[in-house]
Amino acid sequence: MAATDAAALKVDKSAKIFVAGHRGLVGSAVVRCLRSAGYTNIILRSHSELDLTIQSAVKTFFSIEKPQYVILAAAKVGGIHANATYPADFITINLQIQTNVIDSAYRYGVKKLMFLGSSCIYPKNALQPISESALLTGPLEHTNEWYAIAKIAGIKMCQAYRIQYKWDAISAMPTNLYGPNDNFHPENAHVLPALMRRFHEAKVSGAKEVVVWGSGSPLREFLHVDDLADAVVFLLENYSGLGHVNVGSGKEVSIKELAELVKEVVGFEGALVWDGSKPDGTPRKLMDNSTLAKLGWEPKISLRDGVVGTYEWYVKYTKQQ
Ligand SMILES: NC(=O)C1=CN([C@@H]2O[C@H](COP(=O)(O)OP(=O)(O)OC[C@H]3O[C@@H](n4cnc5c(N)ncnc54)[C@H](OP(=O)(O)O)[C@@H]3O)[C@@H](O)[C@H]2O)C=CC1
Ligand SMILES: C[C@H]1O[C@H](OP(=O)(O)OP(=O)(O)OC[C@H]2O[C@@H](n3cnc4c(=O)[nH]c(N)nc43)[C@H](O)[C@@H]2O)[C@@H](O)[C@@H](O)C1=O
Repeated sequence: MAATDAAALKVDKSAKIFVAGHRGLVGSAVVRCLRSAGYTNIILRSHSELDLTIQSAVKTFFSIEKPQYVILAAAKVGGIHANATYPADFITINLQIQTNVIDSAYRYGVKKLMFLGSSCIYPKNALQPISESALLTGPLEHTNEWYAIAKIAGIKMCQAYRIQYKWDAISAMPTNLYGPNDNFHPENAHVLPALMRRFHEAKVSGAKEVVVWGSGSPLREFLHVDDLADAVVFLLENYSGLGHVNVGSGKEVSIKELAELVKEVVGFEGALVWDGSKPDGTPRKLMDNSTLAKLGWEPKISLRDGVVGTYEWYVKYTKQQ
């Protein structure tokens, strides 16, 4: 099917859409976005209601509910420390979830599925900005290679089902995300929520300094999760193709610049202390987002505005103060 075949791609607003992982950062934003776009028949299951690593439970769910569309935002996710510390969990849980959901979605008549990967699928030293064609052209960053291998398997599984069964499975590769409902765990979270919490707690306790990991020199591209969710719905409605599609902001900052920004937004006035014993990870990870731009989508939320909004959300909704 051509990406421009608008009639074939049309998604009925009353179509039954299963958003897997709806309590997480991405899933919750996708549900907000679908609702505001007028979708009325969204089905949701929490982890405790449906463990997606259990094949029989997933099969039963799909056989009874028969959703027409699936957005797969359930996964084992974490920052550099979590990825490096729990490699068995990251490879096994992700392979289980995605294999169960993709296979059952196909077998029980889902019309279209969107799989979410991550920019860490690309080689550590990929040419920047990283185009979709860089996949499998070089060695991965070691701190997250197990997670990346699982995500690469997910992309390949979608492609294999497309080729063999002519089934509409597509994949989006988001860059580093942040926003409401993020994971603010001190060690296992990604850098932006981890620093937001650390600066906030230091401001509240009157601490003089805050420790930040690594050298501060790695470059990262950050995208607000509401922009990502908008792109997910856009791709659901406008794209059907074999290739995975990068989703980023196109703007990169160093971890040092990010730390300074979050510090300023939170209002912490003490010093930053860099812990060089912690890993830097990939030196640079800016994606080439021209495939999505050519389809007609672009991000709207600046990093500063996004950080301000996320901090307002953090102060209002979290109890770690
Ligand atoms: N956050 C980021 O920076 C990025 C995320 N992505 C991708 O986006 C997707 C979503 O990530 P994100 O929203 O950040 O992750 P979160 O950890 O915020 O959310 C993941 C969700 O999946 C659920 N889940 C985990 N395991 C299971 C399970 N066995 N059965 C059912 N549900 C389960 C979680 O429920 P519970 O919490 O109850 O376990 C949670 O609701 C992932 O595929 C990730 O790779 C891609 C690039 C960057
Ligand atoms: C989305 C992406 O997320 C992960 O890759 P990552 O981009 O390296 O993610 P990160 O957010 O954890 O770190 C970014 C940088 O920031 C530095 N850093 C400073 N201080 C803290 C800190 O306090 N916490 C964390 N986590 N990092 C910190 C840290 O040392 C590193 O240099 C992968 O899991 C990968 O699988 C993936 O997909």
